[in-house]
Amino acid sequence: MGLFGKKNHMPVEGRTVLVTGASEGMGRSAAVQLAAKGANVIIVSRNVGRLEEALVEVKAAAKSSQTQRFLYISADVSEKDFAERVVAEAMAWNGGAAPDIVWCVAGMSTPMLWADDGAMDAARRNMDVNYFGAAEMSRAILRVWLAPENAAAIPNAQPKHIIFTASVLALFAIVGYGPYSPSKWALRGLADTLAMELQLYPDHPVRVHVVYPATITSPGFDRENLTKPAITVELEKAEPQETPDTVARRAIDGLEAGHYFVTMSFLGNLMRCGIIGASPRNNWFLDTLIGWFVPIIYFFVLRDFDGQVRGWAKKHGHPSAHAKKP
Ligand SMILES: NC(=O)C1=CN([C@@H]2O[C@H](COP(=O)(O)OP(=O)(O)OC[C@H]3O[C@@H](n4cnc5c(N)ncnc54)[C@H](OP(=O)(O)O)[C@@H]3O)[C@@H](O)[C@H]2O)C=CC1
Ligand SMILES: CCCCCCCCCCCCCCCC(=O)[C@@H](N)CO
Repeated sequence: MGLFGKKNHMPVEGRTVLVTGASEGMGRSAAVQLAAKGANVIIVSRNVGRLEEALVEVKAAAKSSQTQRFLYISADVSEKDFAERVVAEAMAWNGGAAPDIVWCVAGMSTPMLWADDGAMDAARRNMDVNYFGAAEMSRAILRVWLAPENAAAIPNAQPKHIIFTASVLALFAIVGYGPYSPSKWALRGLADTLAMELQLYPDHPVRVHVVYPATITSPGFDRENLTKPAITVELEKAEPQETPDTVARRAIDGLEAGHYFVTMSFLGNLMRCGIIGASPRNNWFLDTLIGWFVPIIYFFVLRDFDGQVRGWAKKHGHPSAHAKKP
């Protein structure tokens, strides 16, 4: 902490960070940026070719190539019990020590209308990757971090961090994301549970966070656009698109600022305060105050959005006539 500087609540220099979904998109940008800040980085995804390419980029960004170490592990986060193996491999490589920070970024999206063919299969797949992928990872690492023998060696030790990646759609849901949004809302439910539960372990400091990006211009975004209903494309224009590098940078800024829910835009912040409920606040006074006013904004936003949806139906007729095929 400098004289006028803000405290960095998530220093990474010399620590080991594991990032899932880090071969492409925001996860890859985050891995690169964390390496540039001096972290040892482990990247996880399925495709070995892309992992190898990403690891070259991550290594090249290292702050000190002499001391920092990098590894990739291929794993499918939708597979039951995948995470125990990933954590074991990471620890074996790391001289028996667990990663200090785990960021679950791996995710996918298959937007479609709920009545479209295949929406239920898509919903199960989205839940397996987005929710269970992160849930299993968090549980595998927490079981190591929270074990009695792994109590912090010194008082006020740097906390560990478990980070989930949701979406602003977990704060405000729109037409066409039925298979996807619930998997991201579920992450919020788990994070709130853990935020309270982790206080059972005062000698094992761990912080939980949820990151809420809006549209990221990533390879995944190109894939999801193959099935995205046209009305969804229209409505989501309300939030500007950002590059993976920008989103990763803003997410890391929020984590360093010590935020629990990390929102990265003006509207994202309003949406967060609008749904804050009993979730921990980043700033108790401001978040609560803003949260009182958001319903007034939603009165107009919902009138506008619902109006656009009804207008669409009027102009284009029954959705089955223009549904995209996955
Ligand atoms: N793009 C967007 O507009 C938004 C995205 N998000 C969320 O942000 C995160 C990053 O998104 P984005 O940058 O678009 O990511 P991409 O879709 O571009 O990349 C996804 C990454 O996750 C990996 N991955 C996908 N499925 C699995 C799996 N089953 N097991 C292991 N790894 C997997 C991919 O590698 P591989 O294929 O090799 O496994 C890749 O590295 C995701 O959680 C996404 O849901 C949130 C808001 C907006
Ligand atoms: C009070 C606040 C006003 C609210 C204004 C509403 C703006 C809504 C815009 C929704 C943007 C959706 C981005 C989708 C990101 C995503 O997660 C997918 N691309 C992944 O599949």
